[in-house]
Amino acid sequence: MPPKNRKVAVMGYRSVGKSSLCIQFVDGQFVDSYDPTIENTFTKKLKVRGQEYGLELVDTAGQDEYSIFPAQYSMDIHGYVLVYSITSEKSFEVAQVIYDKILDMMGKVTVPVVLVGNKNDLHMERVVSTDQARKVADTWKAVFLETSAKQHEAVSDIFTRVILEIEKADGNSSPEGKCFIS
Ligand SMILES: Nc1nc2c(ncn2[C@@H]2O[C@H](COP(=O)(O)OP(=O)(O)OP(=O)(O)O)[C@@H](O)[C@H]2O)c(=O)[nH]1
Repeated sequence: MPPKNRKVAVMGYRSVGKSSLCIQFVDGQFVDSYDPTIENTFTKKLKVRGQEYGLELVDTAGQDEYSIFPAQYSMDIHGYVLVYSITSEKSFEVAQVIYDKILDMMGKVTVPVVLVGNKNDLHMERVVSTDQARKVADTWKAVFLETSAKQHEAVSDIFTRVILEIEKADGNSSPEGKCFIS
């Protein structure tokens, strides 16, 4: 079975940890310093349910609610990882604004999305509850995960799940992920 190439955009408000999640996933490291991203591409091979994938991750510049959605992120992208920080209500709102823009740009009712609440290690600073975010993800029929790029918590799950969502959108699995045909 030849590898399948899939391209995923990682989007969200500034400083929520988009680059940190990509770097932790691809290189297995956490960088404490903050260097705003313009755009970066990472590639990684991974195996999901017996199928090899060549994953291309586009780590995008931080957006806010007024940003114009960059047209290049609506073409040629198979799935999206929308990241907010559990310590920032604003970043949670921006993730929802970006989601609406994606649907608008793609002209679709659903797209493969994983909603990620990052910085899960900062318990004392939490302002976005797990329930609140899960409800939003449920209305999108999207996967929801809380992660910590710092503590390497649930980071690889993001990318496995986005691949499974892409396969699901292509009609290659049941909603529960059973009877997967690759
Ligand atoms: N405590 C904690 N800090 C994190 C975590 N992930 C990222 N950070 C820190 O948050 C800051 C921003 O991280 P980045 O990965 O650069 O964020 P970004 O979303 O790529 O930022 P932009 O490029 O501006 O969009 C850095 O100082 C990181 O070290 C995390 O899981 N926990």
